[in-house]
Amino acid sequence: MNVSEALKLYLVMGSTNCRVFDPEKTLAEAIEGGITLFQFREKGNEALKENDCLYLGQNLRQLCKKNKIPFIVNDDIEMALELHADGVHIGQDDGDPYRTRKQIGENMWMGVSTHSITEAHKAVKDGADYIGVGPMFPTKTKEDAHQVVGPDLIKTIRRSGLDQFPIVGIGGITLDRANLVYEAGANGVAVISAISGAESPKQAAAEFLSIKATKI
Ligand SMILES: Cc1ncc(COP(=O)(O)OP(=O)(O)O)c(N)n1
Ligand SMILES: Cc1ncsc1CCOP(=O)(O)O
Ligand SMILES: [Mg+2]
Repeated sequence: MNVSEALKLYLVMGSTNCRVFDPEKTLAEAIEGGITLFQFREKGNEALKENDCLYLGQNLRQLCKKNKIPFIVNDDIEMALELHADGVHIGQDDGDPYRTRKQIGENMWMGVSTHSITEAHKAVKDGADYIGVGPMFPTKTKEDAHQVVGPDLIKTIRRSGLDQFPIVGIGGITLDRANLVYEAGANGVAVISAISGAESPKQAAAEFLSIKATKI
């Protein structure tokens, strides 16, 4: 699977986001529903620490491996290496992409968060394999989220020369709004609460996929 294909339905999640089931069951259900990429993002006041965090990461990594879903670690490059992750995701304040690339080598994917055309082009120049663009819509999941940029930023980034580069939209994406992100030109949607907080993560994931299939 190449990066663009993997971005189609990107579940981002940690223990603090799982409202109905535990993280292992939430991920297992979402995989059954058809997610194409997973990011382990253990954040928030109640986030697991040290060995507990690593233990959960190991379980989720194994689930992904068993089901051939690429596994990305958010922020923590050492943990990504320890878990033999397929990639890392870093934000604008998470360190230098060049240094990250040196640490992870050429075989792991590097995703970079961006909020403007300038950041998008810099991320590409710095060796990102994909960029996350957001927040697409208001979100309660990330307290320190950047101001909303909206799907229009994806359109503008596409028109600015990055017409083929792998892009995923993130932030406040629900079943009702996902279409706006696909239509703006994203390869996919990155979702936290709409899947990990759903009564049925499996059904939620399947519904996101059917939107992509029928409306683009
Ligand atoms: C796919 C994707 N896009 C953006 C983000 C946000 O990264 P960042 O701005 O570093 O914020 P945190 O997630 O670390 O709180 C992401 N994680 N994934
Ligand atoms: C991690 C992140 N980065 C930008 S918005 C966001 C939170 C997305 O969560 P949700 O899909 O629940 O709005
Ligand atoms: Mg980060």
